[in-house]
Amino acid sequence: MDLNINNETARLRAVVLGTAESTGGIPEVSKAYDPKSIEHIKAGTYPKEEDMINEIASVATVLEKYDVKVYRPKVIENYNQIFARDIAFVIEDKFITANILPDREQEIQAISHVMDQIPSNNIIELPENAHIEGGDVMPFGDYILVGTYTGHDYKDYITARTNVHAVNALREIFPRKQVVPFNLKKSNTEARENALHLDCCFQQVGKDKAIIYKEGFLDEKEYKWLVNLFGSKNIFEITQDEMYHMYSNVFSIAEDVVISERNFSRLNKWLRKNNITVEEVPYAEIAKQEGLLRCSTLPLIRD
Ligand SMILES: NC(=O)NCCC[C@H](N)C(=O)O
Repeated sequence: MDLNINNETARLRAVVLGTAESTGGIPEVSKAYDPKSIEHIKAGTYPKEEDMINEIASVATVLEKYDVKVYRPKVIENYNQIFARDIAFVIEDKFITANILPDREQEIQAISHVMDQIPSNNIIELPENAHIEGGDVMPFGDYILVGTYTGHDYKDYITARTNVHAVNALREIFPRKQVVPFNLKKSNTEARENALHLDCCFQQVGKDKAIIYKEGFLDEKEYKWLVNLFGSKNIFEITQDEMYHMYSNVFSIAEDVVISERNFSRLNKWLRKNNITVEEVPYAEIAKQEGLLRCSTLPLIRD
């Protein structure tokens, strides 16, 4: 397989789509690893497996409509495998396996059939101390944008998934790219105060546009750098509630086609106004686990 990923929006040809088969039911609060899941476990509103399976199936249908080759993880019994994005990521022709949260480390085994198709010299393992998840990594032309958390209390945050060692490791692997880190706001207990990954508060869409949540960034200068990169007229600013519902976590099939949640009315209107076709899907149940469409997809090939 000839991997090729340089941004978020070039025409998609092949992708891994997560699965909600056998997620293992409602976890104990102590076993959950994000505040939004905890909120729903406590409220008795944690999503049902059947509903999540149907939501993911609607994404598969859209991808097939656009002739995208869709790979699925093999099902590991009683294990959450919805968020394929985080377990590995592709930059150029390199497939980099993530040093993910230990609670999620079995997920990668389930895509060995995909990895078998990649030349082994293009599969890269990072040093053990380089924590990283694909939701924090966004190639954008000559840049690699990376969500991170550099506070001295990093180890206290189960919601901090990408560290400075990973930022440095990416700089070594891609010496010609500019690796730009963004310090993200973290909370283990309040989903509205938590930018779990960079894709939970920012994403490129279309040719030259981006969705962004200012308060997700700990350093205003870093937020402003991103706004300047795209130009303020090209930025769609989202509110705290919209961030919580995961507006920045839509998924592009092409510069002019985006898969979005059917209730994201303000965003979907803006996308359409900018000549982007919006493929609406139901994804509000999966959103309860603090991930959405970008999180459940791992792109392998774009044009
Ligand atoms: N890229 C993403 O933001 N992925 C979402 C992962 C959600 C999952 N509940 C987690 O905490 O790992």
